[in-house]
Amino acid sequence: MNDLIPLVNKLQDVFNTIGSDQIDLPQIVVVGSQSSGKSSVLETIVQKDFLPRGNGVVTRRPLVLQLVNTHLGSMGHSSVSSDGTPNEAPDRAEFLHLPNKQFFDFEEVRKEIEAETARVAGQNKAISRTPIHLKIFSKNVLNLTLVDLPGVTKIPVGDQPTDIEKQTRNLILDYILKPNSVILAVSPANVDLANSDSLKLARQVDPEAKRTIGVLTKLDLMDAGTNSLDILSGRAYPLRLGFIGVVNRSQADIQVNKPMADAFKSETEFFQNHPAYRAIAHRCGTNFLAKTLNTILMNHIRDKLPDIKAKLNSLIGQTQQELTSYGDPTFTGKAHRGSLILQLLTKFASDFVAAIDGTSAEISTKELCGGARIYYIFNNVFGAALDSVNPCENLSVQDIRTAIRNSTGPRPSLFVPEIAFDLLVKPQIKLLEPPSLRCVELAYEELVKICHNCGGKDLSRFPRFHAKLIEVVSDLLRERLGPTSDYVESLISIQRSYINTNHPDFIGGGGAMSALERASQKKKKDVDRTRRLSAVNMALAGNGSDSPAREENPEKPLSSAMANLSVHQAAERADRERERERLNHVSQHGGPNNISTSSVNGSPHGPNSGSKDTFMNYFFGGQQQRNDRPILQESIHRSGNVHNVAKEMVMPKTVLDGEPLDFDKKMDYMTDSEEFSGLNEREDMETQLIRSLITSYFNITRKSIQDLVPKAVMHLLVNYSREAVQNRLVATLYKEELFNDLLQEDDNLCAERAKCKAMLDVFKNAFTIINEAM
Ligand SMILES: Nc1nc2c(ncn2[C@@H]2O[C@H](COP(=O)(O)OP(=O)(O)OP(=O)(O)O)[C@@H](O)[C@H]2O)c(=O)[nH]1
Repeated sequence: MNDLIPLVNKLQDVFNTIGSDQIDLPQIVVVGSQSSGKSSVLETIVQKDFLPRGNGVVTRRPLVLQLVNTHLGSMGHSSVSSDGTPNEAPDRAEFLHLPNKQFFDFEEVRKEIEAETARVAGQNKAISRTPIHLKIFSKNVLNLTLVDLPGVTKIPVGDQPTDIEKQTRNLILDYILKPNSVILAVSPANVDLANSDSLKLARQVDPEAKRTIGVLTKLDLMDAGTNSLDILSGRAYPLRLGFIGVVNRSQADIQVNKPMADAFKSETEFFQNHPAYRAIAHRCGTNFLAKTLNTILMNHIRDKLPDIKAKLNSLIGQTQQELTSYGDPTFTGKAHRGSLILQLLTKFASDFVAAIDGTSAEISTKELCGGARIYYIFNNVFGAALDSVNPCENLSVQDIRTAIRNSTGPRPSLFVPEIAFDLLVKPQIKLLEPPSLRCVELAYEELVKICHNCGGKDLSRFPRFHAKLIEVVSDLLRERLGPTSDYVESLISIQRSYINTNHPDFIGGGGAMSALERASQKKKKDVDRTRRLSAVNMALAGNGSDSPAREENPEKPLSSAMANLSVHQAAERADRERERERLNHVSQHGGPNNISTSSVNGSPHGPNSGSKDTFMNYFFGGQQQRNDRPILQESIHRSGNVHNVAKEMVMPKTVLDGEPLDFDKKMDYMTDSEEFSGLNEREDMETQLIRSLITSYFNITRKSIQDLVPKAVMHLLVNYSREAVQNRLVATLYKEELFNDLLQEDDNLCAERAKCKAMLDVFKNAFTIINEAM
């Protein structure tokens, strides 16, 4: 049973080797205000002068004091010689920070405490939280583990910061908060107990006063006629572990170096002779205090050991798990290297494939990743980028006019030939190239990102191998980037190489025409309606707004206006019918089909065998047309009003007014307009038409690019790398001569593993110690 305290000391030693405070070991913590007599109590218990002395703050670092009784025999420190006779080993001390040094002179111990305090907490009065561990082996001590703490101070002195009181309180609280600590609350008897700092602190953490033992010092300094019997008998301040009164050496005793034995004797006499304490003298004094503390500590340890054992058990489990996560170093041995490399490499490759396929086990629910992100790039990013391209970007009116004129050669022409459309639409298609190439890049970047996240925790052990795997896959991806981009570039070039105006989805000249016609008719209708309404209004106004005649025959003015309009509309309808017939005739007799764009320049091609009109021929007319005049050009030219253009476009000049077209006038006009100083409505119309044709054609191309680029990226980049990754990794990295380098472990990880291993050994060791003792 008495072995329990050495057992805890041993556990403490074991834990100290790794600096672990994960186990809250039972210990007695000495708490009190400054100069309350804490050090004196400890010295009397140890019966040695070994603690620093002085004015003001002396204890500036926690002192963990292990007392080991050498007379009774203690664990690891045999006090019995081999022949069985008691071993009268001299009392000695050892510091944890000086493992190979034993102190037999306790004056030296004091100096070492002072030096060690100054080393960490500085020369002046500052305090430090780092404890000093001191072990005292003596035949005169009972097994005890005590912690001496700096006293609670109120006013900062020396180097002490302004919040010294708070700092000391926090330091004390750190120790006494642990449920396995027993609080030794020291209070001087010559100060009112109500003001005792130690009891106030103890009450904070142990409100039921279950683990607090009170010590009253300086009983000899109480005013004459007063005593602390009420306190010592537990009536004034109830503590489950009670109060014990002691008398330490006074300052004067210390100055004259009063021996411990004499002080001990004086104390005994004090209690036995004191009228108030005589009856309880056997429960007073340092000797009784030491015995009580020993019993309390042992009982406490006995109570707490099962908990400590359980805690150790779970710590062993956790640490074992952590250790496993660092990987087994023996597995990197020569015999296993190849298979380890292959296993890690395969895991990396399959992670890469799984991330692309979206079958990865660690798939994120927070953000898109891997393959899903690539699809997002295709569908959303790329789609939006293409949509944002304006088909007529950078295409000014002047560009359109210039293209028309350049393509018609030196002779200003009335026709807008296909070659001009080609010239204009090709650069616009080129606008699709940057977003397409960006799409390739984004998919590539995503694949690079994917490969950085492959391999899992196992690979973090081998940073070089991990880096190499990433490098090889990155190389593979980079190799594919070139051909994929080239292919995508050529997709755009392909689109630009042939402008297929026969594409079934292309709006064509007819389509553009009817669109414009519809727009124009709508406008015309609006004009007519306005005209009609004003006629009605005028008629109404003629009858007088309040005329009874209006009531008699309100329809009259309206029907006459309507009749006028009907005549006008009927004439228009007849005109339109005639023009349609004419166009049909031209079309059926091969007119437009025989007219190529070059016919504009006077070099007609042979007859076109296709039955479908090319949009330009249909739209802008050809040589076979009557008077060699393209309908549109004439219509636009003649029209003074843009609203009438559509009407004129479907009506041959002759039908409209029978006047022959004045070509010289037209030439003048074209020459004059070279300055581009403002377009007339005809030019405005032409430009609009060209724009809508370009837009129509551009949209067809955009659609096909939007479809083809992702397919190309999937085929040439994503699927290619997905399928090649494993082979590439094996071919590049599965080489005997690389194994050593690749399996070089991370230094930090090795250190962590060693620390974890040491910790596990300590826990296992502690567990065995407890198991053997229980
Ligand atoms: N007469 C008398 N003096 C005592 C007693 N206990 C302590 N003293 C004196 O009180 C002073 C302070 O005692 P310490 O033991 O140094 O007090 P402490 O609480 O350890 O002080 P710090 O470490 O500075 O917080 C010393 O001069 C002691 O001699 C006692 O029971 N009787």
